[in-house]
This record gives sequence, structure tokens and C-alpha cells, in this order.
Amino acid sequence: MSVTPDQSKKVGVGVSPSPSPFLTPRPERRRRTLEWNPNRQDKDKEVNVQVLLRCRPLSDDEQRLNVQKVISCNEHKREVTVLQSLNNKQVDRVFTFDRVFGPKSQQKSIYDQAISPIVNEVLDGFNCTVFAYGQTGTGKTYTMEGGMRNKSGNLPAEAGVIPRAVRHIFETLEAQNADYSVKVTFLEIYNEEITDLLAPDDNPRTAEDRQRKSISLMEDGKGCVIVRGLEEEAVYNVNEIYTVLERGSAKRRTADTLLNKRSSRSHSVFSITVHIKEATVGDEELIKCGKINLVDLAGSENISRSGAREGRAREAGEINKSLLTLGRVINALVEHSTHIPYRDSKLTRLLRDSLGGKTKTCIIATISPTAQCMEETLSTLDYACRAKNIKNKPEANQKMSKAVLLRDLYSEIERMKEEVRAAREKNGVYIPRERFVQEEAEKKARIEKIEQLENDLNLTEKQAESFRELYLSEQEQKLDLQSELKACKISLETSNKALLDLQEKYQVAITTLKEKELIISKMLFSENLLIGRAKELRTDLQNASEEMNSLYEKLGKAAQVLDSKIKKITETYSSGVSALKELANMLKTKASSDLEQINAKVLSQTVAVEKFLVTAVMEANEVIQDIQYSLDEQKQLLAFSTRQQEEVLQRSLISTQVISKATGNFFDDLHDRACQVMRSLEESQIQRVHQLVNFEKMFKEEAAKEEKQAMEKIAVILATLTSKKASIVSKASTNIQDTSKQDNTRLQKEMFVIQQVATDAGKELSEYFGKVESNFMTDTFSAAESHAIMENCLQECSERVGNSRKQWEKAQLAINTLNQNSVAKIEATVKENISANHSAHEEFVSTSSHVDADFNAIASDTLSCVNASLMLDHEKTKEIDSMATLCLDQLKSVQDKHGEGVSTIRNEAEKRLVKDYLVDKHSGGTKKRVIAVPTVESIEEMRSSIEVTEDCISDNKSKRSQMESKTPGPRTPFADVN
Ligand SMILES: Nc1ncnc2c1ncn2[C@@H]1O[C@H](COP(=O)(O)OP(=O)(O)OP(=O)(O)O)[C@@H](O)[C@H]1O
Repeated sequence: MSVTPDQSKKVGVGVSPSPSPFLTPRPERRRRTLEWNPNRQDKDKEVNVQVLLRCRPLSDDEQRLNVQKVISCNEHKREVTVLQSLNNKQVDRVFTFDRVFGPKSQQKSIYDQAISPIVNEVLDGFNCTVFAYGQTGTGKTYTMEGGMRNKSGNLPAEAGVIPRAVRHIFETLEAQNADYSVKVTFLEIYNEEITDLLAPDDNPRTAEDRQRKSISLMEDGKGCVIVRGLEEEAVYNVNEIYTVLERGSAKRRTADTLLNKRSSRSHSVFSITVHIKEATVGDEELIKCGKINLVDLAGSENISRSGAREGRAREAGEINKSLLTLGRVINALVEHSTHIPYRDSKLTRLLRDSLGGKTKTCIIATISPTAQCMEETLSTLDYACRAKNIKNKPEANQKMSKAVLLRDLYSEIERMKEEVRAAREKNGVYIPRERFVQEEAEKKARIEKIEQLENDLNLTEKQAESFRELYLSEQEQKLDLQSELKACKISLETSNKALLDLQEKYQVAITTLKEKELIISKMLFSENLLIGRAKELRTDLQNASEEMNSLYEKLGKAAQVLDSKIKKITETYSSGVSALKELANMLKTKASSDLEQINAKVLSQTVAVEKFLVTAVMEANEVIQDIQYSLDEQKQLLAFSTRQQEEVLQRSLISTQVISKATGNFFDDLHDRACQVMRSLEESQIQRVHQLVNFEKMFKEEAAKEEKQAMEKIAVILATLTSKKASIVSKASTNIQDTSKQDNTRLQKEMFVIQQVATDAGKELSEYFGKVESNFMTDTFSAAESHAIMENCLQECSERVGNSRKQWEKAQLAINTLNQNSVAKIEATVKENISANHSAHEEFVSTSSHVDADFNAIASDTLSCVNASLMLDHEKTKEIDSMATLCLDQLKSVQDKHGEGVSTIRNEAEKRLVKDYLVDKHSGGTKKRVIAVPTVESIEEMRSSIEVTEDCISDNKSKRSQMESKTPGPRTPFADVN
């Protein structure tokens, strides 16, 4: 601290005083005495401000009230613990300091441990400062002053830092037997006014007088602060200092508050300056100078808690303000700020050199142990902790040569002598005219300057106020704009997200659409292929069907022909049989006498019939085999058709599988493309984020720039800028919103259309697949069903053919048995009738002429009938042959054989009939004509077997027509598409 008294004041001298010893030396002055400076190596050494912590004991009242203690001091560990509980949880806070003194610590131990070394530094030529800081009522004054002296003149136990330091200094100097001088100053800062507590007290009673006597701080232009008009008192022993101290302390403003009955309402600074003559170097005598400032700060206080009222409230406000400035200075020093706000209060201006300067500094932080003061205690502890980080560069004051000191002192004496002389001559205060004029001019100029400065100050204050208001409103606007910007950003982000989502969906939909189009085109292509294939198959099927139809037609015709042929045969048979019957009847009636011949003829005829039947059965078997062969062929044809259909269906299945595979590939592609789209969207998102960051940065820079301009151009430009900014932001926001809305609407429409298209396509596709599947299933099922029906039909046909064969065989047996029985009966009858014939022979001969005529007539009739019948048969055979040529080869051969068989029978019968007729004629009617004809019963049996065969054939026909109707037409799974 460079608290330097005004040099115009008179001071007592131990060693002759001069202005120089009281000024902090400047670098240029140091250069002159550099070679004498023993502390050169210490110059650049940084030393932290030393911070001690003292916790006072509980007062009597507090003990009586049993107040809770929340502070625990560990002097050994140098730690202070604040015991805190939060939500029933112990959350203690621990602070560490250079030294910690608990409630039981004594004044002496504090001094000996912490302050004594500092005083020694002072005696070594350093400037040092000790100041007490803490909440009101925590023992700052007690620590700094304590009890001064007792009646015996000794130091009492409660003596504080100041009396002990004073005693220490004198004792040390006396012990060294040194030439020295000790000067003290004592000032207080009350409501930002400095008062000299040692100034002669003309009228000390009123505050106004004291106000009048307030002294000001000035800078000497070299970085030192001068307290103009501060009384510097020389003291020669401890008691004098005590007297001075007591006098000054008595003047300090105190008040009764809730927390302290004698609360100091001002900051006090007690300074001791020591000049010591040192050992000589050659002829030169050196003087070293050290100074200690002992500062008792007013207590920081919570106004409501300390009970400060009315005038006291302003007092407390001022105290807190200067302490706040002290805190800001400490913070700025700790944070190495470029600007340290020393000038913001008188306290910090005075302590400038002690905080971050060349002075060694010690802070004693005082706290109360009670729970009710915990808030302030924590604040003090934080404050003190921060102060630990302040770094000073202590420098010993340079020693001065005695000659220089004397020269300065002599010139000062001369000046003072002149003043004394002038005063004597004028019987008043005299100063030389030149100096008076000069001082008056200076005074006038100073007053004018002060007025101007005051005006400037007022103006500046007003401006500052308006700027402050402007700044505040600007800040508010800025906050509003920031919040708007934030909201805008959020909405922009939301819109961007929505937009991105829509874009993503849009892209996905477009890709899906494209892929679907691709699938559809592929499907159309494959469908066309299938349709082509189906057409081919249809043509094949149609051909097959036509072939089958023609086959069926041929078979039908053949069957019809066979049918008609059989009918004709039957008719022929029946007509032949009836003719034969008539003939037999005629022969029976007309040739009863020729029974033996008839019997023989019957036997031979029976054999012939047997032969005929065997032949007929064989022929029937052959016909049946041919039918079986035809059926087998149909079976094969059907199996082939079924296989073809199965192959078609198989190919359809493979095509569907190919389509399914293509669809799978499409979905894979879709996935890949979606990934690509996602990546590109992420990139675009990053770009947007970058753009937003750049926009934000630009906006901030622009805002800062505009803010600066607004500060310079005051409200108008600011208003314009604000409106401009607002309009820009609102415009940008509106534009973004409009664009976003338009995009949203457009995208929503497109999305709707795409969704519809996608849904329709999906539906069509699924329907299409459903149809294909159902067609496939139906076709497969109906093909299998048809196959089964065909097989059943064919099986039934085979069975019926087998039955027919058995019936034919049965018929043959029956005819044989019948023939044998008939032959036996005829033989018996013939034997019986032989005798009767013999007796009737005579009668027969007589009537033979008549009978012969009748016989001839009948025979000719019969012959003509037979001829006609033969002719008919021949025609029919021809007809059958011509029709048989139209039928399949197997039927033709059957017909041929059948025709041949029939004609053979007819020829045989005709030949025999003619032969018998001729024999009979040549024998003169003696030989009886015997015509072997089948019996009525055997013919009926044959007819019935033929009917069974006919039934079987017609049944086969109906089955075939059923099969035709059930056989699936030439269809394709894509018939619907056609
Ligand atoms: N360590 C201590 N031992 C005994 N008493 C103490 C101690 N510290 C303070 N006291 C007593 O507490 C009271 C208040 O102390 P003091 O006036 O020194 O506080 P202060 O911090 O200077 O308060 P203010 O800031 O209001 O001036 C005094 O009565 C003082 O004697």
C-alpha cells in the first residue's frame, strides 16, 4: 500500500523526514541505487497472499442460549469444516488455509505464529499489509486491536495484532540499537469518505465537521496513491503509539447492532512506517524503509440480520459495496483479468499495492461458529479461499543514501522556513506570492476542472445510466430474440424432421413404385410368355380334344355301325329263324314220317350250331379284346393328356417361383436403396446442421456487431436494428414456415397418391396371386378327379366286357346242353314215330303227290325267301363292310369276320337245303328232307346274350360321353387375364 501523507504537512522526525521515504520507489529511481539493493534476487519472486482463518468462541449470550455450533477447526491440518446437513444427509464442506486458529486460540499465539514474521519483514525494508475480513461481530477488531495496554503498561493477554506489532517493532529496534524513526497514520473510510483519525480535533462533535475534514485520494502520476492531508505522526516509544491508537480508535464510528454491540461501521487503516539507518558502505550512510498497514475492515453483513436500520442501512450498503469491490478485485486478480477494478472503491485504491502489487499481504478471515451465521461464514470462507490464489511480487524498498535523504530534507526545511517567515511577517499564514498566485491559479483551474469533471461525471453517469437501461432493454430484447430464435430453431428442426421424414417416405414410395413397376413389367413379360405357352397348350389341348372328339366320333360311328350291324344280324337271324321256324313247322307238319332223317339232320345241325357258336364266341372274344385294346389306347391318351396338363401346371409353378424369386430380389434391392437413401439423408442432415451452426454463428456475430453499433448510436439505431432483426427473423421464420407448409402439403398429396397406387397394386397383385393359386389348385384337383373317373370308367368297361365274355360262354354251354337234350328227345320221338310212320307211309304215299306239290311250292317259296334273305344279308354285309372301313381297323376285322361267319352259315344252310331238295327230288320223294335249324330256345338265348352285349356297348358309350363332359376343356391359368 502506498499510503503516503501529504508532504506539505509537518511531521515530527526521529530521522529527518523527507518526501522520498514515504513513496513507493519507482523503477527509474531504483535504477540509481540498483547496485546497493541486497534483495535483487527476490524481485521477480511471486508470493501468494497468506490467508489465516480464525473462528471466535461462542459469546456468553450464545452459550446461554445453547446455540448450535457448525464449525470444526483442525489447526494441525489447517482445515475448517462446516457441518451441513441437507435432506437429512451430512454434506460437510472442508476448507484449507495457510493457518487455522480455533475458538480457543490466544491472541499471542496468533501474533507469534502468523504476524511476527511479517513484522520482521517490515523491519527488513518490505511493505506489508495485514487485514481482517469477516462477518460483523466475528472478532476483526478484537483480532486487530484487542486490549491495548493495562494499567501497568504491559500488554494484556487480549492485546491484538496492532499493539503487539508496535511493541515488537520498538523492542527489535531498541535491541538493535539502531537509528530509526517510526511514524504512524490512522484513517478510516466511512461511506466512501476518508477521514484522518489522528487529525487535530477542533470540533469533533458533529458529523458535518468531520465530513468537511474528509481528505481525498490522489495519484502522483507515477502509480502511487497519495492521501492528501493525512496527518503523519512520529512516535518515539510504545506508549506514544498506544496513545495515538487509543485516540484514533475512539474516533472510529461504531454502532450497536444485533450482532455486535460495538460494531465498527468503517474500514480503518493504521500504518506504521519505519526508517532505519544501516551500516555504512564507504562514506555513504544508507537508510532502509519498511511499512506495515494494519487494516480492520468493517464487517460484511446481512442488513436484515444485523438489524441495521435507516441511516445504518445506507452505512451497511456502503460497507457491503466496498467489500464487494474488494471481492471483485480479488476475483479479477485470481482470474488474471486484464482489468482490475481497483478504482471502484477507495478501499481498493488504498489497498492496490497490497493486492497484486509489491507488498506482502496477510488476510485474517474471521468467522462465527454458530449455525445462524452459516451462510455468511460460507461466503467468508469462499472469499478467503479465492484470496489465497492472489499472487504478489514483494520487493524490498530500496535503501537510500543519507546524503540524498538529507538534500531532500533540507529543501523541504527551506520551503517550510519560508512559509514560517512569511507567516510571521504577515501575522497570519504566509506563502510566497508566486506560490500563492501559482496555487490560486492551480486552485482555480482545479476547481474549474473539478466542476467540469463533476459535470462530465454527471453527464457520464446519466449516459451510463441510460446506457445501462439501454443495455438492460437490449439484453431483454436479446433474450427475447434468443428465445424466439430458439423457438424458431425448434420449429425449424421439427419442420426439417417432418420434411426429412416425408422426403424419406416419398423416396421409399418412389422406389417401391419403381420396383413395383419393374415387377409388374416382369410379370407382364412372364405373363405374356405364359399366355403364349397357354395358347400353345390350348391349341395342343384343342388338337388333342379334337382328336379325341374325332376318335370318339369314330368310335361312336363304329359302335353305331356295330350296333346296326348287330341289329341287322339280329333281324337277319330273327327273320332267318322265323323262316326256319316256318320251314321247320312246315317240315314238321309235312315230314313227320321222315323222323329218322330229321333226327340225323338234327344231329348234324347241332354239331354245326355248336361249331357256329364256338366261332361266334371266338369272334365275340376278339371284338371284346379289340374294345379292350381301344380302351387301353384311350387310357394311354388320357394319361398322356394328364401328363401334359401336369407339365403345364409344373411350368406355371416354376414361373411363379421365378416371379417369387424376382420379388425377393426386388425387396433386397429395395432394402439397399433404402439404405442409400438413409445415408444421403444423414449427409443432408449433417449439411443442414452445419448450415444452421453457420447461420447461428453469423447471427451471433451480426448481433454482437449490431449491439456494438447500437451502443454507439444509442436508441434510434438500436430500435431500427431491433425491428430489422425482428423483421429478418420473422421473415425468415415465415418463409421457412411457408416453404415447410407448401412442402408438407405437396408431399402429403404425393404420399396419398403413392399410398393409393401402392395399395391398389398390392391388392391387384395379391388378388392375382390368389387367382393363380386357386386356378392351379382347381386344375390339379379336376385333372386328378377326371383321371380317377376315367380310370373307374375303364375299369367298369373292362369288367362288363369280362361279364359279356362269361355270358357268351354260358350261352354256348346252354346251347350245347339244349342241343344234346333235344337230340335225345328227337331220337326217342323218332323211334316212336318210326312205327307210326311205317303205318302212315301208305297214306303218305297216296297223298304224296299233293304233299309233293305243296312241298315244292313251299320249298320254292322258302328258297326265294332264303335267296331274298341272302341277298339282304349280302347287302347288309356290304354295308357293314363299307361302314367298317370307316371304323378303326380292329372293328373292320371284327365286322369282316362276323360277315364272313354269317355268310358261311347262310351258304352252308342254302347248300344243304338245295342238296336235300335235289336228293329228295331224285329219290322220288322217298327220302325225307331234314333241315337242321337252331331251336327257338337257343335262338332266344343268343338274342338275350346279344342284348347284354348291346347294353354293355351302350353303357360304354354313355360312360364315354360322361367322361367327355367331365374332361376339362382347354383352359389356362391366365384365361382371366385374356
Ligand atoms: N476470539 C475471541 N475471543 C473472545 N472474544 C471475542 C473473540 N472474537 C470476538 N470476541 C468478542 O466478540 C465481540 C465482537 O467482536 P468485534 O467487535 O471484534 O467484532 P468485529 O468483527 O470487529 O465486528 P464489526 O465488524 O461489527 O466491527 C466483542 O465483544 C469481542 O470481544
